[in-house]
Amino acid sequence: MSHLALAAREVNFDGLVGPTHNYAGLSYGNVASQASKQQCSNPREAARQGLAKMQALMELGFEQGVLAPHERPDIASLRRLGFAGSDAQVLESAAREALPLLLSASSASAMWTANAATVSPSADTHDGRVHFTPANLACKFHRSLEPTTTARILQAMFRDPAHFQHHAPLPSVAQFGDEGAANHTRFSHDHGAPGVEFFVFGRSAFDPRYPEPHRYPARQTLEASQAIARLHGLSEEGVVFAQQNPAVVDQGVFHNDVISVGNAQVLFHHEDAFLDSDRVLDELQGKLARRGGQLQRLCVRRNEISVGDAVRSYLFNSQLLDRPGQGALLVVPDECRQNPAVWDYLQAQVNSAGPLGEVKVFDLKQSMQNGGGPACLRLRVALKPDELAAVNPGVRFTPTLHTQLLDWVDRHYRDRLAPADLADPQLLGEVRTALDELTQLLGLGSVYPFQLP
Ligand SMILES: NCCC[C@H](NC(=O)CCC(=O)O)C(=O)O
Repeated sequence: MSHLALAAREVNFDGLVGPTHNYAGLSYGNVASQASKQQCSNPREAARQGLAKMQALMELGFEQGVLAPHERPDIASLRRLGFAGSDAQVLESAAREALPLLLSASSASAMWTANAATVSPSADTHDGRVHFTPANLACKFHRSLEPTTTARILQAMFRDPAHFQHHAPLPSVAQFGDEGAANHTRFSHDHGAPGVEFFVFGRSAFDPRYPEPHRYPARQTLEASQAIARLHGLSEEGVVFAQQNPAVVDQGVFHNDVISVGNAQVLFHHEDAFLDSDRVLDELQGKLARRGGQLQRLCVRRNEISVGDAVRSYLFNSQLLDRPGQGALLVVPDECRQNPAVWDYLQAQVNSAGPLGEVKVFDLKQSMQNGGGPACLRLRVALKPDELAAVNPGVRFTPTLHTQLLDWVDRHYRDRLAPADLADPQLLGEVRTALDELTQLLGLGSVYPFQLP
């Protein structure tokens, strides 16, 4: 067997955009979501844009998987809030009496799988298994509806208890607000070797000495990040906690992955990303060095690119993909090409001796208008060969699955959706028919409320 076949790989599991993708303006603190409120969306195009990215990375030789969307509108949640009768009556009364609740129950936000869970590879954990904790997403009602189904889907993808350990989401309260991998980055010199997990939090819920943003909410708490490190059995030497700079949260950086991205031994970040930056990055560098790695920092100065331009272009919400023997590949949204400061910076980087070898641009406008770029759309799972072999083969992206999913999208998705359409009982029927077929395509079994007894 070649060395490559034996090596651990980082697999990107991309969220397949769901059939109700729409612009409801649900995320206060996420400037794109707010700005797109009530625009008409195109769910078919959104799903196709996501599939095009998956296909391109697969063709470049990266291991790629798919995470299924959720059942929306979420009728069960509306029933919990007191809407009753047939499903059609639930939709009709919610639309009439409480439209914001119907909009929340209809979001396709599970597409941003960087928020699905925090994942620790087996080399880092106390029992040598890959650990998963679905994010509770407790900060926003529409996102708090995701963890139960996410947990079921992850268990259907990573079934073998010899390799995979699934934890329950943290208590669903803002004090343990957890947004998953969007605030978690793992560094190591080899995906199969012990690494350092870098947890970035926005505030502390129990210790008033930590500062907080003034304008927008900080979604991730220190206590949530610490709980995950404990649950996953990470060692002190393999963990660094860093606070996000509250000033950038107030400028629209609602997750750390809007201002920094890291992979393998490279950390690409804005100089304003972290509080007490020198100290935490020294700690990261030291811990990585003790694990045989060498941190390479690519720090963008505010006079090169402002925080505002970083948020508008989503430069740091890029995918940083390591390629043995070559510079890293950076996958960026088209908005980066449209921003002169950002594009000039990237051109200079690829023409230098720095860590970025190449930049690839993708049109992800449908997702970007809700504040979700390339990095938001994927959950990374570093897997050793025997662990990869234990993944449900149905969710591994192949040319055949790509063709099947394109056909599936074209048959089931609308190409126009206005918020008012979400009350249409026909849409709910379309979604359920599509998802029932999808669970068969992906070999997931029954994971959705409408499929369960
Ligand atoms: N990681 C990217 C997450 C984007 C997501 N946007 C949303 O939920 C917007 C939905 C809307 O406004 O319709 C969020 O803010 O959590």
